[in-house]
Formats: sequence, C-alpha cells, structure tokens
Amino acid sequence: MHGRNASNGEAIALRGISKAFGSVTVLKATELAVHKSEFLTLLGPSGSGKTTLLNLISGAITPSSGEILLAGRDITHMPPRDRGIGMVFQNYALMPHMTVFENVAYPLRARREPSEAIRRKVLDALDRVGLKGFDDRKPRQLSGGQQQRVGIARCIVYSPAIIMMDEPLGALDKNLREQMQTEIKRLHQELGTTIIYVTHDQEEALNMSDRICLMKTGEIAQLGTPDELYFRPNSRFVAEFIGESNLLCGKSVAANSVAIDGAGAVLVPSSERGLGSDVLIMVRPEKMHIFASDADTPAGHNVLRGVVEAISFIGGMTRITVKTAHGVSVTAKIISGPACTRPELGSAAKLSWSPTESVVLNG
Ligand SMILES: Nc1ncnc2c1ncn2[C@@H]1O[C@H](COP(=O)(O)OP(=O)(O)OP(=O)(O)O)[C@@H](O)[C@H]1O
Repeated sequence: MHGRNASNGEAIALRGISKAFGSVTVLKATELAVHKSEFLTLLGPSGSGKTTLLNLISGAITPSSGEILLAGRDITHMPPRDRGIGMVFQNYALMPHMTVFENVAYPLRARREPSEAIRRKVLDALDRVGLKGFDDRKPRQLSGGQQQRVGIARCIVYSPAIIMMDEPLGALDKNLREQMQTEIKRLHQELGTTIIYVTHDQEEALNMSDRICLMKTGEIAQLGTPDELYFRPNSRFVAEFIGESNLLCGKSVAANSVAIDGAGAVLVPSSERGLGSDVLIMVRPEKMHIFASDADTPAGHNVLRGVVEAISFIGGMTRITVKTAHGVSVTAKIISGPACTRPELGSAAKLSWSPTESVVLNG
C-alpha cells in the first residue's frame, strides 16, 4: 500500500501546517486530508483563515511550519506554477483585451500545446460550461455569470487534478448563484476532479459539499459531511453557524437526563458525562413540535410550556417562537398550513420533541 501509492487516496494532505504573519498566528497547526475526487468546502466567518489555507495549498504563501503533500508528494516548497492546481477567483481575473477563446487558451499556450489541440480543448471547455459560440466575445461583453463560466473554463481546460475556488459565486445575485452551484456540482461529477471550495455562505456549503471544513479563528472547528455538521455539531459555534438552532442551558443529572435551568429535567440520548457538569442541549427548530396547551403530546417526548410570542410565515414553512415559563425563547419550524391549524399569537402552547433529537454539547 505504501511506496508509489503513499497518498492513500489523498489528493492533498496538510500535516501540522501553520501560518503566522509577524507575531500573529492566523492558522494554528492544522491536519487536513482532502480525498481524491472529493468536493471539500472551507466554510467559516470572515477572518477565520479560509483564504490563508487556500493560499498555502496553492503556494501563494509559504507555511510557518508543517508540510503539504500532493498525492503523497511533498510540495511544501514547490513554486505555485509547478503544483498544477487550478484556481477560480471571485473577481474572475480574466484578461480584458483578450477574447473568451484566448482567455481560455492561455494556460494551454503557456504549456506550449499544439494549436490544433488547443482549439479542440478550448471549444470543449466552453461547451462544458454552456458558452458554446461565445469564443469571439470580449469579457466586457458578458454578464457576471458568463464571465465566471469563462473563469471556470480556463481552469478545467488543462484538466488539473485539483481545482480551488475562492468564493467564485460571491459577486452573483441569489438566483444566478443557485443555478451556478448546480452547474459546478454537475461539472464536478462529470470531471471527477478534486475541488476545494471556499465560501462563507452556509447554505452553499451544505448544498454543494461532500465534506465541510468549518473554520473558526485559525482552527478547524469541525470537519464532516453536511449531515454530520447539521445534525451532530460538536460545539455551540458549529450549531449556531450551520442552520438555525435552539439552545437550552442545563446541568447533567443522569446519563440520559439534563435539568434545564428553571424548567425541570428533559431526556437526552445516553452518554457518559460528569454529573452536575454544565451542558447545552441543541434542538433544530424543525424537530420541535407545537401543540395547544390542552392537547396531548406524543408519548415519551420532552415538553416545554410557554406563550406564543412570534409567528412568521416564510413560504413553505412557518416559524413559531414560544417564550417558555423559564424565560427562554424556543422556535419551532412547521410546514405551513391554514392559519386555523396553528396556535394564535399570545396563546398558551406546548413544545415537544423526541429525546433522540436532543444534541448535547459541552456548556
Ligand atoms: N498578509 C497578511 N498579513 C497579516 N495578516 C493577514 C495577512 N493575510 C491575512 N491576514 C489575517 O489572517 C486572518 C485570516 O484571514 P483570511 O483571509 O485567511 O480569512 P478568511 O476566512 O478567508 O476571511 P474572508 O471570508 O473575509 O475572506 C485575518 O485575521 C487576516 O487579517
């Protein structure tokens, strides 16, 4: 398994990679392996280190410590152009005086490929990104979305094994962004390329990725599938960054029970915790059910009582917030139906959820 095959299916591996600018460490020692053909997204708030990580992999900056392996080979000190990693930028970085054809041909000309091969590959790349027949245009004659397609064509034209995209859809409006997300996913499936994608948009990350690497102040907060980050966040930060969450503070009173501050004990999945330790229970709003105060709740469910303080209709779903007797606002998201089927503003209500839907986080 080792020797020639030392990469073990890893396209990129970071081993103890860190980066400091002067005395400020912006990326703490990081371990990360990106699998071959994987779509991995670096997600995180502004300043969390996503671009720094990308720049380290591309070779635009050198690490303060650690090593970077490309398919098992140490490239830590290799110049960027020799790494063969394709880049797609938010601002497209097209050459304005060149036609679309020449922009896309550029990396092939730099590699001195024969002109017939260049023509074939450029037209194929333009076809793949839906720009057949646009080869004679100049970038300024294209919309933002079309310019980014040229940026993508220029990247896929020389078949790099790894493509990195830094907020590629950041300059586009919402509808176009969603359409381009679908197209980038399709291209990923067609080409089987490893993609490392940077965004600070959690919906984009959930929609596109095989795995998400969520960054927080220069560290990986959690690395996992979209499902894992959404349903099994490992911390309050992850629970709050991905999707909406209800957080209830309490103390562990048994392996499967937490006493919520001011509201009695609720059941949670069993796990080993120090009794009396501070914990947070996270429940996604769509796992919360709402009932009139005199209605029966499902057997075995946890129940909180309160008063409906806000109702907002968000299309297919309706968000109902209940202020509980212990003064905490808890939100349930239910499938929208006629107004008569939901509690009225100001009325007493019960919220219930299955103990299996409680995620226990360290307090
Ligand atoms: N050349 C530099 N010199 C000094 N500090 C830098 C430099 N480049 C980045 N930083 C700092 O490193 C931290 C991480 O920046 P980085 O650009 O990697 O974040 P990011 O997650 O990509 O943020 P954004 O979403 O805003 O692009 C920030 O605090 C930033 O100010």
